[in-house]
Amino acid sequence: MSKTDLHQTLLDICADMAGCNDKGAVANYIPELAKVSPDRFGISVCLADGQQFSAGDATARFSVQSVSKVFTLAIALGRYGDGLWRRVGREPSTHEFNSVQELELRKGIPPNPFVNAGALVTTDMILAGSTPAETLGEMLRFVRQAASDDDILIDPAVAASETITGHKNWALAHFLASFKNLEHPCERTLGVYFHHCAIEMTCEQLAHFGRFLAGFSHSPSLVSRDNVRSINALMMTCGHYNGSGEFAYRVGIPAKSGVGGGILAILPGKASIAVWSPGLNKQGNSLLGTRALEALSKSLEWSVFDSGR
Ligand SMILES: NC(=O)CC[C@H](N)C(=O)O
Repeated sequence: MSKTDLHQTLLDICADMAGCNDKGAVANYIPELAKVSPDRFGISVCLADGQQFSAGDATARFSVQSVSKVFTLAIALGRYGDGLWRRVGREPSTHEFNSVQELELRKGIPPNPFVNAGALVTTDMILAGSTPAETLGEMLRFVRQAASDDDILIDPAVAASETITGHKNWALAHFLASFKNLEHPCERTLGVYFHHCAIEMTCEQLAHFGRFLAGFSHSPSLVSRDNVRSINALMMTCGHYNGSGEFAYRVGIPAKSGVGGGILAILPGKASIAVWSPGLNKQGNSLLGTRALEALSKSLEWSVFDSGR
């Protein structure tokens, strides 16, 4: 398939998604996110040769939410290496992404860094020795460098909105503290977590960000090869919470979703893809984003499980 065909494929997918009646439900437990129209859809693909193709609302900013758990994991792995796994597991979860029950069953060790409790632990770890402002500054620097774009900011209204209504996250933080798996006061770790979830990016910026995970030679080298492999493995097995098996079956590409409706998908050596559609399925993953990635993966045989690759 030629590059112009790829662009046409993205345009076709965009048109197909616009025609879907069921666009999923926009997250409403964070009131600021409930304001976004479910009709928005954008997609952008970066290739190994440096070219980028986009369609739809690919330059509109959206709240990355749990896609930011990739940022915290990358920084925490770089700093702690295997020491990270003393406080968080690396197995798929069986409950919803903000389950208190699963944390209790696992005695305060979250199943993986991509469920909320796991990301609270990685956030708590990268907070060690710094102020919340310094930690968020480090995260933004990391994201901007990886995306080669300084125009990436936190939306304070989204962070404030979740601080007030994110009761399950408060419960998770207190649970972690009760199991002595949080080193900072709950409000300090949660403050950083709510703010990094509120980072806003466009599909074009997010696809650009993912280049180092796809191992492109032109991407900024910010993370070791071993850690890239670990992050991609976790994205494949845990990136869509208790919907990760279904996502692997349908799409077959390591990916991380967020309740803002964004998904970052990494096809090692080939493509870094970002898609955004704010309506979610029942596991809290973008309904049309998943459908679009399934269509793209099938038409280009981009699943890592495709025998023809
Ligand atoms: N799945 C998500 O994107 C969850 C992130 C959101 N900030 C929360 O903690 O609930």
